[in-house]
Amino acid sequence: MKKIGIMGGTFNPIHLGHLMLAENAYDFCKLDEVWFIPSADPPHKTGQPVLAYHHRSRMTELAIEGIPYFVKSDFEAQRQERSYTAETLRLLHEIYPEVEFYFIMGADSLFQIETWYAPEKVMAQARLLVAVRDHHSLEEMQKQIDYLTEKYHASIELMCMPGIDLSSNFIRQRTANHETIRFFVTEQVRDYIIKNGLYKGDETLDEI
Ligand SMILES: Nc1ncnc2c1ncn2[C@@H]1O[C@H](COP(=O)(O)OP(=O)(O)OP(=O)(O)O)[C@@H](O)[C@H]1O
Ligand SMILES: O=C(O)c1ccc[n+]([C@@H]2O[C@H](COP(=O)([O-])O)[C@@H](O)[C@H]2O)c1
Repeated sequence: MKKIGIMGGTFNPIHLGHLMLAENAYDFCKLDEVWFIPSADPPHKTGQPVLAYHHRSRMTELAIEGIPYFVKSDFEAQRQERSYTAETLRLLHEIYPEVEFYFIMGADSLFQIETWYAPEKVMAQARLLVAVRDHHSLEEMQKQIDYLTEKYHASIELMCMPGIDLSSNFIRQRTANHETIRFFVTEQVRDYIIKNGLYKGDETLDEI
């Protein structure tokens, strides 16, 4: 059975934290591929203006260029409605019945997952691969994993990797303040942000 990792995110923009997380998951679970699926209409960013999808999608493509097992997918952009993960996974299973899916996430998502649409369906349809993030301790994370495993019969693995204190918000703030973002995003993504004048407050935004 093929093992595919799903790296979902708003990717506004994609940064090295996302790439290290995906690479770690690929190696940790011996995945065949990792599919990067930018959220077309991110469920939890309601009310926040998010950079237009085509920019986020293109930066994702640029960030993973040349890595044969990383694939960018516009799967969620092909639907009109909000990008709910339970629905994405249902459709993926329908199209790829022979594939085992692993949903990759940081600790913040692990603690929020019960606020997602149909979390029981998310956890029934994919194994979760989780990395440390922010202030969450390993003990706290293990407790949450045990709780979700028991409640939803979920399969959740805590990956061993260093915490990477990076966020898209940090990149956006630095760009707006004319501070360097070199080495926080790939050179191609940095060039794209500069050439397109992104994150200066006047670019096209998708009102979510
Ligand atoms: N530095 C990081 N370490 C571990 N996981 C991360 C990191 N950055 C993002 N992730 C995970 O990647 C997924 C997508 O994140 P997202 O695209 O929202 O990035 P973000 O940096 O959290 O964005 P923002 O700062 O705009 O909230 C989430 O599951 C998130 O937990
Ligand atoms: O399905 C949901 O209700 C849901 C709510 C919040 C986040 N998600 C998914 O989790 C992934 C990370 O989301 P975010 O908001 O941290 O960029 C991305 O694939 C989202 O579609 C999904």
